[in-house]
Amino acid sequence: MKIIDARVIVTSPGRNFVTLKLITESGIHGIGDATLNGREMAVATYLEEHVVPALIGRDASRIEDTWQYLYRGAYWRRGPVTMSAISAVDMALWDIKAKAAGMPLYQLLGGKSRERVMTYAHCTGKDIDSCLEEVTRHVELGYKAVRVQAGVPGIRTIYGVAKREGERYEPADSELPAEHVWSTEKYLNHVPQLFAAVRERFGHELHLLHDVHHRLTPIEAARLGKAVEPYHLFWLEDCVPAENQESLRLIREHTTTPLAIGEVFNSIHDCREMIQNQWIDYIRIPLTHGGGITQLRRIADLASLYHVRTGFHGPTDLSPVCLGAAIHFDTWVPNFGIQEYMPHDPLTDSVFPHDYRFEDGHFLVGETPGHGVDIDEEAAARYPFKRASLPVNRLEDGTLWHW
Ligand SMILES: O=C(O)C(=O)C[C@H](O)[C@H](O)CO
Ligand SMILES: [Mg+2]
Repeated sequence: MKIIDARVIVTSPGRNFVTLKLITESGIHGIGDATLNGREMAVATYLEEHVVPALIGRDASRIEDTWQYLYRGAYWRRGPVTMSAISAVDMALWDIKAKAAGMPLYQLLGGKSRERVMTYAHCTGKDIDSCLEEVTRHVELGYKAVRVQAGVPGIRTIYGVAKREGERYEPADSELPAEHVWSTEKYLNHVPQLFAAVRERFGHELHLLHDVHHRLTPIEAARLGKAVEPYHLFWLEDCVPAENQESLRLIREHTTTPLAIGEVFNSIHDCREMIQNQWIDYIRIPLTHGGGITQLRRIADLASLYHVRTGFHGPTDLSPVCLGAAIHFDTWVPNFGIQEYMPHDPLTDSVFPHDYRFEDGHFLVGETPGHGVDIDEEAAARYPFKRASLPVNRLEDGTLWHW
């Protein structure tokens, strides 16, 4: 089944997305998400200039060979731009193969390991009280797991919290990077109080998660992990930047708080050491940045040997195509942990019709052949790209820090 056409669709319904559509001679098409927040046009250009021309005429059924062709054949391997492009091709090819087989993608992967997929919501607030209100709201919506992020006294703008109450949170909120100021000390002194308040109000059933967003040193992360042990979090995420995978060992040696990491990784080599040494508990590399289904299956299989579970990244800056394919993967993967869920803007959903359903804190996978998501190209054309950048972070003394 030859690929006869390929389109890179850049659209901005609510925010920027990059989608790859592959069309085969049989008329079956498949789509993949190639969105890299703040670097969308880098991926779109990589696809248009260096990938799509080489795909035309290739056999769409040869998913593994195409993956190797784009990975090994690129010479310049890995990195978020290259791997987002490969991921989109891979997602589209699996979509095509499942459609050609007349089955939903989870069947092609090996069938259901569970009836539904547990998700976690984002509960954020400018202070602890408004955060507790958000937790109440999401518990009423049926969530069994919530990520809790609150403003910190003395820090003007912080990751995860919308600038204005009730607004949707979007980190890429300006054409050029906004500059935020960060204080580790103020943050470390405040977070344990947040979780004490949540446990006090909601008891110990509810799964609680927290995203440190790469900002601590290993020993600071160890301090935080120990400080929140009484509140037994489901996970503490991205405690440290992880180019040095051994940082996780130091944290692990000090705390029983489960550790999650990986949303900025794009290769099995970014996490092999930390998985094999059991320094982490959840791996978060999403299908869109980690090489698609083909590489994430390898990562999940490696993780399963070391008691590590999946916890896919699922922000609004990964498209419904990624979320749809992820729900199929989550339905199949034996070492499933949890699926992040930030509901997309209704405008986004209007461009990406899908068959997955949210119910009582869980996703239910659809039965449509393929990954169950499509793109309405006519609607997509109505939303032109608008450059948007992620912020940068500085310490109070001006040192450029991790955002
Ligand atoms: O959803 C999360 O856990 C994030 O850390 C969100 C990221 O800041 C976001 O995807 C960056 O574009
Ligand atoms: Mg995160």
